[in-house]
Amino acid sequence: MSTLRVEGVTVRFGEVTAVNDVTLTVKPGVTGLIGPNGAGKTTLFDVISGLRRPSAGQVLLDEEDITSKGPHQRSRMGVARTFQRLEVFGSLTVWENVVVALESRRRPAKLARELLDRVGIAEFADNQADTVPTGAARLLELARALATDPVVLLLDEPSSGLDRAETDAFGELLRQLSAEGRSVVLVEHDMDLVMGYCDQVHVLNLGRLLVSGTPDVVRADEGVREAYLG
Ligand SMILES: Nc1ncnc2c1ncn2[C@@H]1O[C@H](COP(=O)(O)OP(=O)(O)OP(=O)(O)O)[C@@H](O)[C@H]1O
Repeated sequence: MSTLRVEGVTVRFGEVTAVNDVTLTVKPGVTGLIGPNGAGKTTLFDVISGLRRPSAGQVLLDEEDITSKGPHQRSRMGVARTFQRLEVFGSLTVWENVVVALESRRRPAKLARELLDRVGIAEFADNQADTVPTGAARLLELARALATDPVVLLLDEPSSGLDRAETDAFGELLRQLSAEGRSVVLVEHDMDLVMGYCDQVHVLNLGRLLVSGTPDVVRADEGVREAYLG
């Protein structure tokens, strides 16, 4: 089981401080990273996955400082990520997309079918990826991330495009993934998903960490209500 820690992370874009001295620990389980628009969630994901160097602070994976490692190195260490904007290969089939991800890790192509079953999109296996519904394309991103057998899984808005029943099935899948010892972190606007399935929630507002705690603690927090109401 892996523990990810962000320590004193600050990201500045000129005059804008997108992430302001954030320290938090992601333990095994399902973790929600929430906050109003512009709170710094995606920027913090960029820092954790290695796409952006912080202006200050560190990222630690199991006590190892990985701040200077690039995205590919982190991915090889087991940090996988999906994006808000879809990143699948549109001209390949759904099945081929997963095979490419498996082969990049020298894992057998025969696992692709199993992964598609697992995320619930086996019916689209032979369809060209850019023709499937958005919800299925997001699940394909998840299957591609799982193909790398990650220890930390960062999911950016994974439930958009899913209906209520699909979102609940997705929540159950998140629980299974965490039961396997993976740390799952989601940036998510669907509060039913966050409050229903996360073990721990971190709330960002204007780049700062407002509160960390269980869904009940976060729900009851006055500062969180104010941040969301305006
Ligand atoms: N590349 C960039 N250059 C300049 N400013 C940026 C850049 N990326 C983000 N920002 C700013 O940093 C702040 C945090 O943005 P970020 O996208 O991380 O927030 P977010 O919480 O993910 O928002 P949303 O929920 O809308 O996706 C915002 O004020 C945004 O305008």
